[in-house]
Amino acid sequence: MRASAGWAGSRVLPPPAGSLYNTSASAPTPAAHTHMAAARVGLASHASTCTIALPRSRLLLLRPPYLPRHLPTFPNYPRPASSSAAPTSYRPRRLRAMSQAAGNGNPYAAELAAAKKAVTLAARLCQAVQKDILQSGVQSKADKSPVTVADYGSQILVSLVLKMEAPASASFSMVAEEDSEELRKEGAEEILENITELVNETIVDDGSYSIYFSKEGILSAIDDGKSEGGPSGRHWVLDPIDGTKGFLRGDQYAIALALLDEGKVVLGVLACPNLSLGSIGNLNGGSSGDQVGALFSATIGCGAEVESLQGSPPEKISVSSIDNPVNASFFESYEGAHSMHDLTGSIAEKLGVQAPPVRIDSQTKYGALARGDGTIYLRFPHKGYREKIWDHAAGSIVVTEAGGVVTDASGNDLDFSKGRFLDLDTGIIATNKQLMPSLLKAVQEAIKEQSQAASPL
Ligand SMILES: Nc1ncnc2c1ncn2[C@@H]1O[C@H](COP(=O)(O)O)[C@@H](O)[C@H]1OP(=O)(O)O
Ligand SMILES: [Mg+2]
Repeated sequence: MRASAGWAGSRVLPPPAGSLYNTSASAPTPAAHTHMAAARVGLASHASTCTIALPRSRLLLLRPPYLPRHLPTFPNYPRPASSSAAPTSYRPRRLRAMSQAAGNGNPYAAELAAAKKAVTLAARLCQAVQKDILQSGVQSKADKSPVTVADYGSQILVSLVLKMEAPASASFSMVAEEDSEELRKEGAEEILENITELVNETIVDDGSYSIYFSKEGILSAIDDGKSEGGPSGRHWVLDPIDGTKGFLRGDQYAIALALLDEGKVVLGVLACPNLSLGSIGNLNGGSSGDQVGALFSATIGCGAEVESLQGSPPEKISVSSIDNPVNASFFESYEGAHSMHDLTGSIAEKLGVQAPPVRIDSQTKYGALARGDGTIYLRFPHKGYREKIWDHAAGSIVVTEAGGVVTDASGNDLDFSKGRFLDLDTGIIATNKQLMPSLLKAVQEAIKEQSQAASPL
């Protein structure tokens, strides 16, 4: 079911003159002060000869009147041009002050504020791209480059914000899905150009940061996500677009960001730009017509919250208290290739669940579960698939802090300390504490039956 792609906080663009990704238009030469400011901060200035693929309406956003407003007040950045070295001398005081005031004993208050800001900015970029994909009809073609642009763009923006907002002394490590290898190859010039433009446009439009990415800065920012994670130290964990299939269809997707501290997930945020702020429990994942754009967040020991992506006050959330499976409903992947629908159907039947599955893409399922839209989440990838930590880190803490339980098919907690992959038994399940024992029993019976059917001797 298609959710509305609208997002009241985003700017309204006129219909594009062509696709954002395959239309070539000559870029206006950036104003002299852009070059001056870029040079002053040590950034490579934007190449004046570049060809970018943006509709004219978007190009307008890069024109001179918009740039000086943000650039001149920050004198010398101490670090070099590449985005892998974000300036430390400039951090928006607003965000720091807000996070300190809202800290209330939350030891990760500053990180939480930064994480929310990061995924909100990334969501804005993703929404612009998704809107363009849907308007241009590109999603029906084999060309997946629009998703690529949004994927990389989202990762760059998250990396930028986290570095800007992190304490100056902290080292930066991020485990993220994308790296720059493909973009460095011959033939990828145009897509790199597009990413560079879109990222810079989003930053200018937001107005919080005076940084301008060169192409090398873009590549280097992407490679900030190459960390291996592990059991010690702090690592950000990012899926820049979780649920790319849903993103392309115009359905649900999420920007999922978590923080690992000594191998444990201590914080998670999930931006779900197409998720209704009202319950989707009875709508099979679609929008109820309510306002869309939800931002879930959780910090260890502090509970879970939801707010609108436009910035409404956060509200505490908790998982469903349904303890009779007859009244329960369950979430699973929209894509049959991502989770075995026959197995989940059999689990639900054994448990006594009456309602049909609610199938939606991405970690949005965790968010919806955490606020009680449904009672159970079942994920059983086909044999041989290895789960990555960025696909569950943020979602799982949102659910556990909302009072739920997330385990593998044997009832073990998920272990995020082993590097980029989760090392787990078969599948991932989540529900409330009351239902977990009977869910585990049903899961194990169904798995046993499935393997007996596969090898009857
Ligand atoms: N063959 C697969 N089996 C299970 N999950 C997959 C498979 N291929 C991709 N995924 C991942 O499943 C997640 C989406 O799950 P769901 O369908 O439940 O929303 C995404 O993170 C997606 O990866 P990616 O993020 O690279 O697209
Ligand atoms: Mg993913």
